[in-house]
Amino acid sequence: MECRVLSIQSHVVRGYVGNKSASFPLQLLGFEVDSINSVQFSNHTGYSHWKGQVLTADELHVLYEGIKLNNVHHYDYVLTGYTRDTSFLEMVVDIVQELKRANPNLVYVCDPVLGDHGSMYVPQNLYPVYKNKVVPVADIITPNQFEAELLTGKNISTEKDAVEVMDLLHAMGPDTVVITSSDLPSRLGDRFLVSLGSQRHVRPDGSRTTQRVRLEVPKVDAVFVGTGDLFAAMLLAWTHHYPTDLKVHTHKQTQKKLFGAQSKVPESLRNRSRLFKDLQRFDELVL
Ligand SMILES: Nc1ncnc2c1ncn2[C@@H]1O[C@H](COP(=O)(O)OP(=O)(O)O)[C@@H](O)[C@H]1O
Ligand SMILES: Cc1ncc(COP(=O)(O)O)c(C=O)c1O
Repeated sequence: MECRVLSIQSHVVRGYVGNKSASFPLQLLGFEVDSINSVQFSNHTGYSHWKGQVLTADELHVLYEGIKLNNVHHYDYVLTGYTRDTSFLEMVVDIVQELKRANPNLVYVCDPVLGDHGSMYVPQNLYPVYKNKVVPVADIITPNQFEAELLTGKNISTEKDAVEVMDLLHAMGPDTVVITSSDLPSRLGDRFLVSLGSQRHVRPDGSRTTQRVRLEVPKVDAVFVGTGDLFAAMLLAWTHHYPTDLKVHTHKQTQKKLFGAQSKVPESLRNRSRLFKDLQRFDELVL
């Protein structure tokens, strides 16, 4: 059955971030992807120069109105990433709420892009909008450690802190929280990167349970941009197939799928997908 994703993220002419990073892998996995480009830039903002246009809240609304007038505004997922403007973000929230009214099973996957390694790389005034308006309507969120700390006001120095932070994030709304990268030490040594996940469920008898997982990824000695966007997209894909088991989202199948279509996948996108090849070591966290 068709599964349709509305992906509101950046577009770059050169390179793979935002929609350029997320759409093609999702399409390969069988999803229909309708993309709205929150910005159209020459390249990502880590380059010394970048130029381009930013979509305004009104322009976003116009695009959405067009979809609505044709009565094709039926989505299974909304996926959002990099945004620079508060009124745009508020418009995203309005759209998600309206789409959720139309489809109460719609899942909103939100990467709350605020910054990394102790500093913000989007305007400061986005922070209260994410905290008070966006995260409360999200079902799945994928902050990095810095973003998780900022949203909850709590520092993460130990795995126990991270679990408390994920619980605080659950209390704000989302049932699934993945801290995509952290500075926490890995038991496998300093060449591994630790990610942590937490998923709340309601059992058939009404009682609640929370599954926690630790993911240890071999570090590649390089800086990648766009991998957070790919991570969020692939989490969407695998939580779709295994909605109640965060452990099986190994991305191994994604890798097989991407390499199965190897000749069709551009080298630079394949390099990024290689990062996910080793996302296979999951532990269930018991703290
Ligand atoms: N240097 C790296 N080595 C290995 N994996 C990486 C590396 N950088 C990113 N990744 C992968 O990409 C995912 C998302 O990266 P992260 O930096 O947390 O995203 P964001 O850009 O949203 O902060 C990580 O969970 C990891 O799987
Ligand atoms: C235009 C644009 N989109 C998206 C991103 C997010 O990239 P990542 O997935 O690495 O968080 C960036 C980061 O610099 C960017 O400049």
